[in-house]
Amino acid sequence: MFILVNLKAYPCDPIDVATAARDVAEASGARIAVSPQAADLARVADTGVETWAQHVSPNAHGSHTGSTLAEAVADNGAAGTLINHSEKRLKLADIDGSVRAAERADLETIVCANNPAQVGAAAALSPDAVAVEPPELIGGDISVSTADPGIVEDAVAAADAVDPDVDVFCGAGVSTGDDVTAAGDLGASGVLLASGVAKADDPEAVLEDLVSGL
Ligand SMILES: O=C[C@H](O)COP(=O)(O)O
Repeated sequence: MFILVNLKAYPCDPIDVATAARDVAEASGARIAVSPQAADLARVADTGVETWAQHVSPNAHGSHTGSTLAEAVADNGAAGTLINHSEKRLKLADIDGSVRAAERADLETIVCANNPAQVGAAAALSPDAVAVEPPELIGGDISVSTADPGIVEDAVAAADAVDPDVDVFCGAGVSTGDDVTAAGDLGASGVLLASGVAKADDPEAVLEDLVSGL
């Protein structure tokens, strides 16, 4: 199971979380990555933790003010990128463009989706993975794997029907090792989480619990 911690725009110290994630990954052998704000990518990558961007733009080099170039993200230490999110919604054509931009920069890709139908559409664009996240459960205390296990199973089936090579992650409310185990039992290859770590008083303790069942 891959554990990807999205720091969103939370007021946590990205280096503290990155250092904790690096240490827990090294001690446990689990794959853990941190996705900070774009401006923090290089500093986070310098800790040695696997680092992901939260977004890349669909465009290449050129006259595109305000864009987040996939090439720049890669040059600043990112190994992969999230694309689309309930909090950063893109049009289908732009999701396609961002996946292609990430491929050009050798970035791994996870496209987020709100439901199994969107998972199927995203899988058709051949990212490395899709992540199903019910918007109403994001930032809450109840894990998607407990509150709505059927949506994870349906997302796995939807992706498999379109492209069996596309992995499925789940997210929303994930904060414990039991949540990670439950997600794996439902067919997920990883979890995408944010508030459980970014808002924790002791992120390292939460991360240790998250990998405890792996
Ligand atoms: O990108 C992460 C997801 O939106 C999940 O957020 P959450 O763990 O705070 O529910």
